[in-house]
Amino acid sequence: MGHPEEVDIIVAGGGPAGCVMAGRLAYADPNLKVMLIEGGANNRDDPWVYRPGIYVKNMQRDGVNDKATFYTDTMDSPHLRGRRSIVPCANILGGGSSINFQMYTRASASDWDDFKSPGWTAKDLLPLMKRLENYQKPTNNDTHGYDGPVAISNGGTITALGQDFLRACDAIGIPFSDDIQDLDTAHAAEIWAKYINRHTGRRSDAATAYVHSVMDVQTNLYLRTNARVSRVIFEGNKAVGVAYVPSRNRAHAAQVKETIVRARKCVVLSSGTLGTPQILERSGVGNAPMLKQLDIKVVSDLPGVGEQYQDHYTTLSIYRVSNESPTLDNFLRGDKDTQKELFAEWETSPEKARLSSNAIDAGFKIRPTEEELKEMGPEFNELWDKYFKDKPDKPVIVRVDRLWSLCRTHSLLPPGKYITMFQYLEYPVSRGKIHISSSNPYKEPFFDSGFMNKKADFAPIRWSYKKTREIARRMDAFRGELASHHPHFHPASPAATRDIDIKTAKQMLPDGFTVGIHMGTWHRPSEPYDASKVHEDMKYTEEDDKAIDDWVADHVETTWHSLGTCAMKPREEGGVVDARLNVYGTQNLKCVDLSICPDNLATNTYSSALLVGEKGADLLLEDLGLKVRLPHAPVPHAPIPTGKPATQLVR
Ligand SMILES: Cc1cc2nc3c(=O)[nH]c(=O)nc-3n(C[C@H](O)[C@H](O)[C@H](O)COP(=O)(O)OP(=O)(O)OC[C@H]3O[C@@H](n4cnc5c(N)ncnc54)[C@H](O)[C@@H]3O)c2cc1C
Repeated sequence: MGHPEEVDIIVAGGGPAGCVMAGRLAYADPNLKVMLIEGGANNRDDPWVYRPGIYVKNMQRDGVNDKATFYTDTMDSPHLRGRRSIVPCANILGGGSSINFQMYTRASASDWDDFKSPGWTAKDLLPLMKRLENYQKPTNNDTHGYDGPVAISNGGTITALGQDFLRACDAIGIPFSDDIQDLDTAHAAEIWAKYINRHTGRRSDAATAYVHSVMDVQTNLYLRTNARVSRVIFEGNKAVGVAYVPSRNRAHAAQVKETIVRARKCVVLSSGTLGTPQILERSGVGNAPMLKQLDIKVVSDLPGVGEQYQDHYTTLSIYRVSNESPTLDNFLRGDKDTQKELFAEWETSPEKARLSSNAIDAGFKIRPTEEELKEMGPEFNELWDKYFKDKPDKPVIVRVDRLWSLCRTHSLLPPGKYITMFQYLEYPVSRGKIHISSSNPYKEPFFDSGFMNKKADFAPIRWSYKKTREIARRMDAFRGELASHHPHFHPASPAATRDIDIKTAKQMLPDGFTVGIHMGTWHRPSEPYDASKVHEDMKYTEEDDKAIDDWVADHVETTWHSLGTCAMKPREEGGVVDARLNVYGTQNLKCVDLSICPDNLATNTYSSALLVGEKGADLLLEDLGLKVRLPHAPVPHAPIPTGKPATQLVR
């Protein structure tokens, strides 16, 4: 059966927020016709999506069924020492939730309060946070939910390295907690939960939870994939439909060939922080002078569209660990025996398999001490006084350890086992922007990530790098720093990185002729490491700090936590949507995804995207005189096991 040419609601973009919107609306009323249009492919039953441990493969740019779109800075950045940053965004049904690292984190309560929008305080949103969760860990607070469609657990395996990390955190004053996602804790470490169903071992992506579940039991949700929404169709300022094009322009002599679908009640844009502003601009909603230059008819003059782009900034530092450590390096390197073993394990008992984990076992949220603040310079201290001081629930840095090295590719790494310290800055003050360069939906936009364009962002990253080094050195498994993935300190500096010790190297390559050659500068041969003797922190000179800052400029990356380009704030302050997510100056048009965040959130952002979707669904259903139907449709592949009850059943 073909798709209808007219429906009630069109949702453009099938990321987490779009899936929640489409699924909740369609399930609320089987008479409501809802169409979800997604630029990427369908994720249903894709084994590269649902097996959690292989998510890095989905970031490969192989040209066939790419699951991400890669945005590269249009200009060299003077703040990154002439580099251009790259920000990959999801391009598949489920959006980021189909390819992300599956780390479960939630924003601090004050983050939502700081939106300063009626209906959006943490207190207002708490019932929705609970409604979306199927929390499968024990807990001692009342902020989690147990009957929702999105499963959260520790995954199949927690390794000894995670515990090693937590003990080392404690040694430098970061206490252990059993739940730092309680919306309040900002200085503690924990075993990090994951968007993985502990009963099936599968990833909890938003399409399976909200869309496939509804399509399995109802017929009023229409899904169109591999279709890119080019623009919203307006009659006057009222949105009455959308035009979309094939996601690749291989037909029609590369001309733009649009298909039009009409929407009787509302058009919802959920194409993500980098997708939604482009659709708005192509539709005539944005900065009027810029649109006129591109010959686009102006529907609503909103100069804020595409501005105030935000992310979290990460730097990855890689540490060697003992040969006995349970890392996944050989699996990722392509060692055939290891791959065979891990894939076989998944086939027989996915719920316990090593691949039913993201190999990210533990992490922390931290705030600096008074002493540490003194070393962080006037720019950051000014920000601290304004932004953090009176909000004790706001962490400055979140960090996790990963049981393998995450760099560009394993083929560039020496043999051995690694962990990656992956720390990210939660509230950068730097801002970027994205704008279309043409009305043609296939043309690359102008993109400026804005990374590090404010000096205040350097000090907290420098501080967090030092912290993670102190933790690594105190881990029993620690065997040195992979010098190529650390700042280039002067070789004579006491802070200079120290790579693998010769004893461990010999164990790793017993027949290697060159192990132990001492050439002075390539690496500093060292005695075997002994974490029990590490009691003092390293000292850094001004020159060392400069080396760290240069390294940050050279290597700081996206955390794929894009937000903020269609902010929910007053129109006269550059806002794009109001508190009901309606686009200013238009009718029947809402934006529902992370582009609406007026300020940053201290979290890996999947939970926030789901929450924005849940809130958007409530608002639109209210406009239509309807209500969310609970519980949501049964999630495919998420059976409640017979025998042992799931956490939600015992509560
Ligand atoms: C590699 C990666 C790792 C991440 N790791 C984590 C993690 O571990 N934990 C966590 O909490 N968060 C993580 N995130 C972030 C999280 O996944 C995102 O914040 C979240 O997916 C954002 O949801 P969204 O609905 O706003 O938009 P998106 O997820 O960006 O979805 C937008 C959707 O719209 C589609 N689209 C875009 N343009 C168009 C168009 N013109 N027409 C039709 N469709 C269009 C895209 O294909 C995409 O599917 C990660 C993200 C990525 C990419």
